[in-house]
Amino acid sequence: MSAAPALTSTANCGSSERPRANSAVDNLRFVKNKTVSLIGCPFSSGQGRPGVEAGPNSLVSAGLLEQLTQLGWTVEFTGYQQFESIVSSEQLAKDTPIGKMKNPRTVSHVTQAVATVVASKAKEGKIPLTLGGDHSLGLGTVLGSLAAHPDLALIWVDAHADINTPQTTDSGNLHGCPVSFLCNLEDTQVEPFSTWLPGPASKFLDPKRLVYIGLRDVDSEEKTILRKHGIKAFSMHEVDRYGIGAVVDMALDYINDGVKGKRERPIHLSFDVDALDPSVAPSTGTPVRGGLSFREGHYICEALYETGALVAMDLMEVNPSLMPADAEQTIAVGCSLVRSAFGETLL
Ligand SMILES: NC(=[NH2+])NCCC[C@H](N)C(=O)O
Ligand SMILES: [Mn+2]
Ligand SMILES: [Mn+2]
Repeated sequence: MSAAPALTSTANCGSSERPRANSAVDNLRFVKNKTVSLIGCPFSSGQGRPGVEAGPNSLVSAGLLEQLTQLGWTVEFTGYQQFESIVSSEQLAKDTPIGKMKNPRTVSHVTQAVATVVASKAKEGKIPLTLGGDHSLGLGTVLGSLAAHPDLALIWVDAHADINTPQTTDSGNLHGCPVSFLCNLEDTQVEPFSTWLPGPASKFLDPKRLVYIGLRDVDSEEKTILRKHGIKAFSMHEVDRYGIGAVVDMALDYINDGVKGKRERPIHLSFDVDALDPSVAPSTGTPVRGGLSFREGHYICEALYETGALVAMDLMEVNPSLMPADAEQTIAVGCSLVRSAFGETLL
């Protein structure tokens, strides 16, 4: 099937005809010299389905670096070797569960390494763009951002809340748990993570600085945690009710002390591609129907860019080996979400 010509600029990741970049790029308040540091994490040990480790390479091969360059960014990319060396197959075989947690030592090592890289790039005034890999990596990316921007807010766009604790997780997959560790919730001070995670009260994420968008598959104990900590969440129900424009406005007001129109706090965007409806992004490990439309997903990215306060982005859970006939579509959507967050506009 060949795509209609009118669709190619969004459907074809490698197209050279790009809409122009938003001039708001010059307003990015926390970023120096329009430099993005691309961090590719070919990592899959936070969940059970092989293939998600190929996500970063698929996005890079589809031309993501060139696309960011065309938007006026200086792109820094040093390759994947820094994380590959950490995960050897012998090591993985020895990484027996601790309690319910699967591959705990591997996830702990890799997230710690990711946190270090993200922190150093962010402190240099660059925007770290982390490509996953599974969403357990979000523990590392957000802690890294917090090291550089202590008053950071986190916008977690996902079908899932990923806030299980080592006690509440059913699957034992750590990609369902990063947010509980990030917020230093009950039962997360466990080995091996406790050997390196920041001590109480220092540089964990305040649950009041967290907003979810797109939720629709939240485990019952996760619902209890969200309620107990008063965490702000816009599920698909709220997206349906208010529309994505109002939801993003409310999310941005909320993280800016509830002040309407205030857009000052630095923002880390962690985007799980499964937030999108499976008809839009089918190649992912835990698809859930009833998700964000193509435009709703892109709108979030465009609106966050417009704040001038975006300091980091993650794009996670692209798994090209699932629904392989549709992998190209998922990869193309991943690239275009990133472009929207880095200033691509429709006009
Ligand atoms: N990053 C993801 N895709 N997470 C899916 C998590 C699913 C489920 N809540 C679990 O804890 O296992
Ligand atoms: Mn998810
Ligand atoms: Mn997720």
